[in-house]
Amino acid sequence: MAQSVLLTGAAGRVGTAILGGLADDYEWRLLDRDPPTGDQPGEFVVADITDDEAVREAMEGIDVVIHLAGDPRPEAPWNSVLTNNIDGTQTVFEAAVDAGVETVVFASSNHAVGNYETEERTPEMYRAHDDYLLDGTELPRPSNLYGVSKAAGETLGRYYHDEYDLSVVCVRIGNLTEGHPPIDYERGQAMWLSYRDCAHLFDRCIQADYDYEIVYGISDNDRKYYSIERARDVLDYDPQDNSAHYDGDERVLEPDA
Ligand SMILES: NC(=O)C1=CN([C@@H]2O[C@H](COP(=O)(O)OP(=O)(O)OC[C@H]3O[C@@H](n4cnc5c(N)ncnc54)[C@H](O)[C@@H]3O)[C@@H](O)[C@H]2O)C=CC1
Ligand SMILES: O=C1O[C@H](COP(=O)(O)O)[C@@H](O)[C@H](O)[C@H]1O
Repeated sequence: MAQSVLLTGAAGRVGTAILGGLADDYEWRLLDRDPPTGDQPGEFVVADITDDEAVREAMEGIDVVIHLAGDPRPEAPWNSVLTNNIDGTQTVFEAAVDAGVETVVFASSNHAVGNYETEERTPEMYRAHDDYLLDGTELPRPSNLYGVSKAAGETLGRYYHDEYDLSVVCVRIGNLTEGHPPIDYERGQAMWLSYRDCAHLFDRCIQADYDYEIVYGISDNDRKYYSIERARDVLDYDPQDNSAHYDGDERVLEPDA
């Protein structure tokens, strides 16, 4: 029988990319505070992740949680990230443990480590010839309060793994953009995550065995300053896309070129 997966923040961009690739592969329960706009591949729960009772109900019978819901804005104010990203994430982890969920996949962000991009290192570190690489073992260095909230989510995951043996992977997602890498934006090209690589990466997060992991969620970009080796080793992540294969919005090289 297919695994049952609860996807929070299902109505957003990352949720759309995941469901675009994996709609038929799992028993989905989708949760978002915004109601669905079209047909959905499973039951849709309209709820806020800070609503403890609703989250506990949504967790019943679930094997894996992909937790995306939250305020994704790098400029989000403290009151919003405190409520949606920190309190909401704690509610999700606590309910997952109490419901006997095996695995939680947490959507972290490049902004949890954004302040490694110092004036001295940039823009060179965004370029293919530069060998500066973050690999997920470094401490957080958030670039804004949103990044602080993502570092807090990673730490909540560490706690719920160590204390309750929950399998947890935190995916520091780069820049998810549909169809082609960001244009005229070197940083975004270095951390591009294509929609199909996004679906494949989260599929591997559902399937793989691990204890507690932090991985980077980007495509196999020539320019990368985030290592994807841990995601390859632990999750068997095998991305197909590379921002260097594009000229603006046009693909100029095939995936295996
Ligand atoms: N899109 C990207 O490139 C990146 C996204 N992320 C993270 O991935 C996750 C998803 O991001 P996107 O899909 O881009 O954002 P989005 O704004 O498109 O989707 C987020 C969804 O979560 C829902 N939501 C927000 N707060 C909620 C709450 N309190 N209760 C229930 N639902 C709530 C919203 O209604 C929305 O549908 C976020 O946690 C974000 O921080 C991290 C790095 C990069
Ligand atoms: O965490 C996130 O990161 C991406 C990329 O950051 P940016 O500063 O280069 O735009 C951002 O687009 C997304 O909204 C955010 O959730």
